[in-house]
Amino acid sequence: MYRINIRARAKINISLDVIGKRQDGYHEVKMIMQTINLYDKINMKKIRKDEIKIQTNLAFLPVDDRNLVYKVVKHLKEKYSIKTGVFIDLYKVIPVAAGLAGGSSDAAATLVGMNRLFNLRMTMNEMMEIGTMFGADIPYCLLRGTALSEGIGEKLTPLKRFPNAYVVIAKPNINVSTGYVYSNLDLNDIDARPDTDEIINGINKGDLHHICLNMGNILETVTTKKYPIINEIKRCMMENGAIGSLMTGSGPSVFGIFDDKRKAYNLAHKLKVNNIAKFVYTTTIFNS
Ligand SMILES: C[C@@](CO)(OP(=O)(O)O)[C@H](O)COP(=O)(O)OP(=O)(O)OC[C@H]1O[C@@H](n2ccc(N)nc2=O)[C@H](O)[C@@H]1O
Ligand SMILES: Nc1ncnc2c1ncn2[C@@H]1O[C@H](COP(=O)(O)OP(=O)(O)O)[C@@H](O)[C@H]1O
Repeated sequence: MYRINIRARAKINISLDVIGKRQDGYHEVKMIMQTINLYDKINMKKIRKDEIKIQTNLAFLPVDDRNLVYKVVKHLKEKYSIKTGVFIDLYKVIPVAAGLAGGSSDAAATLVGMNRLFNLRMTMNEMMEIGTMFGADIPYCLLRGTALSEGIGEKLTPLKRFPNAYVVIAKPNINVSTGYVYSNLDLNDIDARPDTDEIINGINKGDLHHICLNMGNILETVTTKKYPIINEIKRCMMENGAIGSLMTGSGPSVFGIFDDKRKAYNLAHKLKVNNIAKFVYTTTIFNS
């Protein structure tokens, strides 16, 4: 039986700025996105019975129409009148609701997988359009690499490749939903914004220090007030050799950028043994 294996990679936000609020409640953003080598594994195959069957290693993750993978398969089965069933084994490594776009990346990988499995001949743009219906970050998860993301996340401009670096991801033991963070953002209460243009200059020059100096995420104004642990992790990262450290997306995960492998692993070990973060993972930048 023909099987498709896909890696659904996580992203980090090198910067996140909010320009304004739209009438439908969504926010206009300006963000620099970067894919990292932390990934879920998706294995797909056709099955005879006409059903959508998802199996996952995370007991608490729904496998019905609340799962983005299910939603994408259902949509495509209807759109292309596919009468064959689909079985998906979803092996989650990316922590859920962590600001790492795990669900969005699974959805993007499912679009790519269904395209191959059923030879649907969808173009990248078509897949991005469908992706936007299910989540603002899905178009970027299809594109991958280094990109400027605008609109609500669907306007993408690919950037030059990000300099190689080690990335430590640390998720504290708290849960914050994306909707909560955006709805509690007060655009009149922002005193520092990331310098997106300077970050792009840094990327163009391949200058990791210049990039890190200008990083920023204005959603931290919402989360750090409620959860001081986020700043604690950032401080720990910087005191242990990170060139820069920031909360990714709506959080609560924090990442640290390192140019030294030993420092990255030592810091990760420190976060683990001192029980500062629940999930700690050391990885690298992914350039497509
Ligand atoms: C914050 C970011 C940064 O990359 O990522 P995460 O923290 O989710 O990884 C994104 O903007 C999140 O994108 P994504 O998680 O796909 O958002 P969606 O599922 O479409 O929306 C969840 C909720 O967030 C709010 N939302 C999302 C995107 C946006 N540009 N403005 C918003 O106000 C809306 O209230 C929406 O109901
Ligand atoms: N395949 C999936 N993997 C993870 N979460 C999913 C998935 N499908 C739906 N979800 C739901 O989406 C929400 C956000 O998930 P996720 O993409 O991991 O986080 P974030 O938006 O912070 O990057 C969670 O509440 C989760 O229940």
